[in-house]
Amino acid sequence: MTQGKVVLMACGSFSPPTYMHLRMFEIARDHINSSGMETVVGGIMSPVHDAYGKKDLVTANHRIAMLKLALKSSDWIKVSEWETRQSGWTRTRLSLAYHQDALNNYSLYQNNSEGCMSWMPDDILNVNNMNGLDEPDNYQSLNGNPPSPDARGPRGARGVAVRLLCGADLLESFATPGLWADDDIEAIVGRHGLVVITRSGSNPDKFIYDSDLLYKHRRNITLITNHIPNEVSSTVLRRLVRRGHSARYLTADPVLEYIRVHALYSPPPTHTEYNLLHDMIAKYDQKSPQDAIMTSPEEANFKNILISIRDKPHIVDETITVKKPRKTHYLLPYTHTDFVSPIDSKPKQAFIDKVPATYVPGKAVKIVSEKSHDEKGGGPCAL
Ligand SMILES: Nc1ncnc2c1ncn2[C@@H]1O[C@H](COP(=O)(O)OP(=O)(O)OP(=O)(O)O)[C@@H](O)[C@H]1O
Ligand SMILES: NC(=O)c1ccc[n+]([C@@H]2O[C@H](COP(=O)(O)O)[C@@H](O)[C@H]2O)c1
Repeated sequence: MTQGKVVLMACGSFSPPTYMHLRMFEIARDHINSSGMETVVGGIMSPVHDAYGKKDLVTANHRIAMLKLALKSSDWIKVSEWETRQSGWTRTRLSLAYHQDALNNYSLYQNNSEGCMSWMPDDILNVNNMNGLDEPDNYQSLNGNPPSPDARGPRGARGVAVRLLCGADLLESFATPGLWADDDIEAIVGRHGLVVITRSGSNPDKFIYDSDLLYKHRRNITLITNHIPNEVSSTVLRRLVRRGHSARYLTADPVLEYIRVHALYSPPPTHTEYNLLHDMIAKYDQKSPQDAIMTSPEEANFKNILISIRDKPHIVDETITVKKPRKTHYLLPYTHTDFVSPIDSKPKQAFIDKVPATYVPGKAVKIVSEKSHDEKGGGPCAL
């Protein structure tokens, strides 16, 4: 009897991918291959659709790009973009079924414009390799146990079974009310099979024992103890990035570089003075012919940070309070007050050194220093 062939498929957010996501595949392949019953011929990472809406889920384009960078070092794990290309979120059962079907009927899917088939394992692409594969009836199940009858179905003419590879936390999420339909669990475990990697704090063995459904299909569940536990997760990685700490050696360097270049997982921009000025200058630095430069008569009080102010007519009649710190370049809010008052259409730019979060660039302003506000002098001064 020849060995059954297995393709491992991991569904997840991968926002971002970590080394542990990749380790899962290596651990599972070693375990399955060394059982002598089956051979792993491919790995698929299937990132979830944006519509899944999980917190910190960056867009699929980013996640796919990061997965591809992470997988550059792998010669057998590939990314499937199929889920991300659907019109909405796809249940895992359907994703498994799609990939299984595409494997079974590669020649049909190959010409189908719907499919991006770059996830197809090389073994399958190399048709000659497939000639000697088992027919379904020759197949032995996971763990060396006889297969349950329903496990044979999707193995198909090519004798390849797609198994869901996951961490124990995903298995345990089967018990989350409303998250997984029983029918889906039945199909995933009964027809495809599960390969579960332990995670600290989880007890998948007991979880399976406690569930009638999972217990019934226990022969289709391969539980693998990860003897080198690694609790890196996307959450941990995002946290490090958010705090500006190093996340090196938790994922591939090119992934971190991608995160940096695209400013992913950063905290939402706070209205620090720097950010505000930066944004405003970027937005308003194109001069218009009507622009006039204004500055305070008391320049010593102002740090000459240029803000171009225009095109927001709705605040023309407002007076905007600008807070200014004493004795520091770092502009601590609410330590000192100056006034920026809108005037008519002429001046469009001003030099001031502090803009609070509430500030909105106006059509025109004048700057009144503290002194001038006290009517000791000052006033707008068009250059
Ligand atoms: N450290 C880990 N050990 C075992 N399995 C893991 C580990 N990290 C992730 N996985 C598994 O990887 C798969 C993909 O999950 P997912 O993308 O949600 O990863 P995650 O790192 O847990 O994400 P997040 O931290 O955002 O919840 C899941 O099956 C999950 O159980
Ligand atoms: N009913 C379902 O098919 C179902 C429910 C919850 C999560 N999932 C999948 O599990 C994967 C992991 O999700 P998390 O990132 O939330 O752990 C995702 O690919 C998601 O699509 C599937």
